[in-house]
Amino acid sequence: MSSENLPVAKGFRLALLQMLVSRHKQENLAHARELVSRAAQNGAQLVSLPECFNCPYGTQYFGEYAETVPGETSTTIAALAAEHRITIIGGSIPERSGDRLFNTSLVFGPDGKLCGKFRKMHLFDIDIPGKITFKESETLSPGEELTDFTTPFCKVGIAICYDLRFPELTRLYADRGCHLLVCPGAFNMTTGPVHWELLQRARAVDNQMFVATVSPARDETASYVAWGHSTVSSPWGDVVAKAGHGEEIVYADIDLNRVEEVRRQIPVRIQRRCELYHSLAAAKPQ
Ligand SMILES: NC(=O)CCC(=O)C(=O)O
Repeated sequence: MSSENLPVAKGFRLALLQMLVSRHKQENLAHARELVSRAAQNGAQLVSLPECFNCPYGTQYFGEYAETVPGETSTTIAALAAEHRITIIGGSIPERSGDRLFNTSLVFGPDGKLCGKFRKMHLFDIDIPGKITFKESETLSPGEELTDFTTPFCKVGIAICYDLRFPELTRLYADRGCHLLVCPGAFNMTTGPVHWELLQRARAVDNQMFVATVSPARDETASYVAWGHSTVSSPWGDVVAKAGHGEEIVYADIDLNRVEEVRRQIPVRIQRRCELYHSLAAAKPQ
């Protein structure tokens, strides 16, 4: 059965738009419009675009493509959310605020109003000699705030790409009552094959929540080649939907009963020994 014809289970339908991003902002916005409309027609109630969906991913592009909020991209996404009466997580865009740039995800509810704004908290600065060197902090500033929002289905937390490597962030969202983490992200051809799925399944099983990652489609001609493979992992830690590396919409019918079921069966959340961890952390090593 094609993933577009899945029956809708109890819960809601999530769509991850693994979109091919070009160098032309107008083309990207038009393409985002097409994909969102297709996902909405196929019954998606929560839709997410990938990291940097209006510009290629690369520090050389962020300044040129950056926009204020509200701006052209946010207005486009807000109108789409209202037109289809769905919630849209606008992947991320380079955001200009005063003299600083951020990697920012904007969320719009079915009324077209902004209901969340998350600025990437952990900037992607890595150096793997002969493979990949990337320094987001050359152009971007880090965000300082958590962003969760409430839908008629569940509370949803947002992280962006490299943020997934920091278990503390997802734990904070789980402790605030989120049952789903959505993480627009563009891993690469070096880290993607081993770390992309492993990290999201780890965050899902650690916190017994759904985790969804949304990548741009792979473009071998781009200066930064994205891994693709947008994925949904369940609170049990298994993969319930996964894309290849080309352009694709991934659909998942999220059954929220699964969160409570897994938490009841393996009650680690109430078995944590936080006081002990704090006193052990504070104690001097012998
Ligand atoms: N856009 C990013 O933050 C990329 C993160 C990444 O590839 C990783 O390995 O981490």
